[in-house]
Amino acid sequence: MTEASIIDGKGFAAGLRERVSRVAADFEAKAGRKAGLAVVLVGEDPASQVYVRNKNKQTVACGMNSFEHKLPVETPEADLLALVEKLNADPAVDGILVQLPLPSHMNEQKVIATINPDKDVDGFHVVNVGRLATGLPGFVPCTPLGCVMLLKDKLGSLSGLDAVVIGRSNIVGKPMAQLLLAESCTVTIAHSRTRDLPAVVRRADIVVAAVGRAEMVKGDWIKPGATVIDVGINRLPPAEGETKGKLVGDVDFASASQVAGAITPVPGGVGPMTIAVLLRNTVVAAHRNAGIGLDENAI
Ligand SMILES: Nc1nc2c(c(=O)[nH]1)N[C@@H](CN(C=O)c1ccc(C(=O)N[C@@H](CCC(=O)O)C(=O)O)cc1)CN2
Repeated sequence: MTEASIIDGKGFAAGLRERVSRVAADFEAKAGRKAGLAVVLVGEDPASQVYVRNKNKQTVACGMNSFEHKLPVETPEADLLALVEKLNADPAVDGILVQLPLPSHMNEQKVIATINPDKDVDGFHVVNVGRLATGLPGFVPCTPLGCVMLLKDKLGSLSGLDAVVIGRSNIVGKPMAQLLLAESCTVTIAHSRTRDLPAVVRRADIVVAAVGRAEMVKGDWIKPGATVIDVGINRLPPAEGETKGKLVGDVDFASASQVAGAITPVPGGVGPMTIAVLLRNTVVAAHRNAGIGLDENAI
């Protein structure tokens, strides 16, 4: 059995950031201002702090303005909504992102619904969900869009391929299925109630695992030669003598990579695409908001 080729998300994301930097410089020359991204973090979740720090650093590195807003965990929901309204009205802000998860006293749907859909670079607002479902231009959630970019880079056309998405979250599973459908795949969404999940996955030319369960998808679930996209980021308990556990995906990489044709690793696969696509969506938002034309598919 030949080993799967490794899909280098980290490398692809670096290339995407370079293209975004060029487009951001061109935007600045035409608009007389930099594109701007506002990121709001509520609380001190350690992983969220790292993601927000990286978003800030990469936004600035691409030649755009980053406006970071850090609120204490006990912030009333009304204060967060007021901040979002202020960012909606700020012409220097092209994109708004509220880092998830929010503290439990806040209603995520209500917060997302307050973001102006044309600044919703996360693509989570119901207007953008509807635009994606009906094929209208809008914003598409960053992680699934990153997965499709990797798939098209690897496979070219996805038309007619059988795709199984494991997981039905609003952030990954559902938009992922919509994007694959738009690429003319035959799409199955599998989830915790799916009967005989291994048999369903075995039919797929493309497997997207986004369940949040460490190493759940085994090699004998994979059709030989299939392309496997692992969205999971799970930290295993630390091994003896170590302080930090190993990071693994939702796919058992050791066994799946013996069967698949191509596979994303964790880390270094899908994860880095999330922020790179966010930067892409921000520079797209800036052009749309300023009424400056852009070939969005060329980024
Ligand atoms: N408002 C949002 N909140 C969250 C999103 C989102 O897209 N919008 N996604 C995730 C977290 N996330 C970005 O916010 C994110 C996750 C993972 C990575 C990444 O680069 N992962 C690396 C490993 C990182 C590590 O060592 O821990 C990888 O897989 O190689 C970037 C961004 C939830 N919240």
